[in-house]
Amino acid sequence: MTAQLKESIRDSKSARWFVLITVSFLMLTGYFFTDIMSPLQGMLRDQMGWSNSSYGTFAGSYSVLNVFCLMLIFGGIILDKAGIRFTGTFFVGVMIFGAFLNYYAMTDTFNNGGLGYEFLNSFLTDYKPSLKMAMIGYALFGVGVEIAGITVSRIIVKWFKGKEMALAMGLEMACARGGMLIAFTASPFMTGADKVISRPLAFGVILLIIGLLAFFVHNMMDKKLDAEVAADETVESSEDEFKISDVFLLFKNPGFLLIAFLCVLFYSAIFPFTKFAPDLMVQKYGFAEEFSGWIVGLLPIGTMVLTPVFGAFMDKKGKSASIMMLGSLLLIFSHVIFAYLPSNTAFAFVAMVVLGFAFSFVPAAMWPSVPKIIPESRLGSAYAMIFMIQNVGLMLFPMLLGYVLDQSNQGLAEGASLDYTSSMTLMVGCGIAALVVAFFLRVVDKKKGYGLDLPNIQK
Ligand SMILES: C[C@H](NC(=O)[C@@H](N)CCCCN)C(=O)O
Repeated sequence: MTAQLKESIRDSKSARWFVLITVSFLMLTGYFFTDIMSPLQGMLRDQMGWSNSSYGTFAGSYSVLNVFCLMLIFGGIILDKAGIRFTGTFFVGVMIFGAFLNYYAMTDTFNNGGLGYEFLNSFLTDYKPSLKMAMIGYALFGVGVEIAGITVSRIIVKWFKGKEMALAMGLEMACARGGMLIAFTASPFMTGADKVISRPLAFGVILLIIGLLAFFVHNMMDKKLDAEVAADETVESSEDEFKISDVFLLFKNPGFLLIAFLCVLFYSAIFPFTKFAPDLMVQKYGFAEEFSGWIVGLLPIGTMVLTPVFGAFMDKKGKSASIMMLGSLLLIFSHVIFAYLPSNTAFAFVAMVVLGFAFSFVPAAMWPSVPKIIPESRLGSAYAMIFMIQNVGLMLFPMLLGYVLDQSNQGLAEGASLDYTSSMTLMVGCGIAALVVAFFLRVVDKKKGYGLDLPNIQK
């Protein structure tokens, strides 16, 4: 049963916004590392001998453990059973360990025969040991950062439910996008004049450790809140006993299924795209490698401003279901420009800005809609299931994009630019499917009365 806490630390504005700062910073560090390699695709091709398919396989490895080992389901269950502090701390640790292996894969130490090199060189010899080691690291990192993300969503609900929840989620996402922005813009420069790929990764690992320290600060606040709740006998527990069968109940809920489908389709046209976007800027629009990250950086810059603004709008005015449709429409518009319009700099700017609007509308509307569909006691598992379904797309689409890119550019003359039309057509397809699902979500919302179009703030 949902508890209405009175006069607790979460009723102190400064306390709950301070908690938000700590967890948002953690997510910034996680998103920074997620995209740290994205602007380095060209360097990975030249220095490490990674093909576009290899690069896509690396990018997709982020989700391999999440999908095949059902890590996000376990993460959600652990979160519901063991609580926020344990789950967050443990999986941030996993994230740091994975990031370290990813860094190690790029070092001379490893590539000159360091620990694990011979073993990784002894099978599947078409794939470089650096690729295999980076994939192991990135897969572990993916488990850690995704479960940390689920935990953070749960933390925000715990502190902000019935208050400025969409605004808080919007601000947290804005910080996370700040991490993406730093990755796109700074990562190529961090490699230095001698273009050492491992340098930005080392910085990323250090930043993650600082993120863990920020999470420890959150833990102290969380402990205080739990102590207050335990001491307040008038407050009913918000933690109904978790049952594994609850996970199956989620699949009987049409609202949940539609949100999960929208999530996988929409995000498959965003995160996998950002992995290739800096190279698209170089190949299609002729930008210099260092500058390409700045164009792609327009995407997180736009979302950093717009996500909290739209979040605040939906807190007060609602309209989330309609806004998810609008966001999906803008997604299609943007990818059509990238896929089919001529390689004009102005088009690249416009498409990126439009994508920024799409990438602000849908997340700002979608994540705060989940608690309207699912009871709080099942939220950890619900976010976990949504993230897991989303991870299928995050795994397959980078692989597909890289594969299609290699296939559609076979026999390319030396020095000629890669043609991204076929790869981007995949992204347009995702956008169209997302729009159809968003439409059905709105229909089901009207029928079932979830209240997705109603304001989030309870008067
Ligand atoms: C909140 C939401 N997060 C996710 O969708 C994560 N499952 C994916 C994180 C990928 C990190 N680059 C979001 O960022 O909108």
